[in-house]
Amino acid sequence: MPDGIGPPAAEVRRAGNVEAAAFAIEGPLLVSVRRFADARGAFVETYSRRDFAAIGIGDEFVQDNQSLSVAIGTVRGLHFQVNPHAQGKLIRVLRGRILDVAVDLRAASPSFGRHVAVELSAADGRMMWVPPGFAHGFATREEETEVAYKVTALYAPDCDRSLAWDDPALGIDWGLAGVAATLSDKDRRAPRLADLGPAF
Ligand SMILES: Cc1cn([C@H]2C[C@H](O)[C@@H](COP(=O)(O)OP(=O)(O)O[C@H]3O[C@@H](C)C(=O)[C@@H](O)[C@H]3O)O2)c(=O)[nH]c1=O
Repeated sequence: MPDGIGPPAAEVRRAGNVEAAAFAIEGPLLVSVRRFADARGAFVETYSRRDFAAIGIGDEFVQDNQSLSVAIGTVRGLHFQVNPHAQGKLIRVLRGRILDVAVDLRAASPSFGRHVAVELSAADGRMMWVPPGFAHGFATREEETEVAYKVTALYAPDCDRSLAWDDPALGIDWGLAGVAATLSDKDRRAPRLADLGPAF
């Protein structure tokens, strides 16, 4: 059950080897894929166009990304690309553990400014679908954490934006438990929501 803000929506969608749970905030999905374990180890289909389309992720992915974060408490985000290069993102953890966060920036949305937050780990194999219109970020909960994600639009530096991860107006509990966040210069300088202007 997704531990996002507000009660999780009851809806669970299933197709083939994929299962997706919706949040109280419309759009993001917490995705699980079937794991076939045997004496050698395990096998998973991490993406199937047919099954993901059936559970509501029909967007075409055009780029795969991967990042390594060395320190615990590395925060990457909150990031988004504005139109015409807005990105949907399908995020999973290859090694380690993260708190994954998506903030609703859709101006017309009843949940504008609210967020969902879910732990994803290599061990549980869960994925987060973050649709276009959301800012996305994560905090690492283990050293040497590797994150892989598929995106629906190519990297477009001119359209790339940051939102302050620690903006009090967002009220995100990153679960850092006293660990100082490790940030990029870009993320340290990111504007707050009130100074962002219309994004979507
Ligand atoms: C995101 C990205 C970065 N880069 C380059 C630019 C820069 O020199 C270097 C590091 O970029 P960043 O500091 O933006 O990397 P990072 O902080 O990991 O950015 C990522 O954060 C997570 C939370 C997301 O949601 C992603 O969409 C992306 O914004 O990599 C690309 O060439 N292509 C890309 O698609």
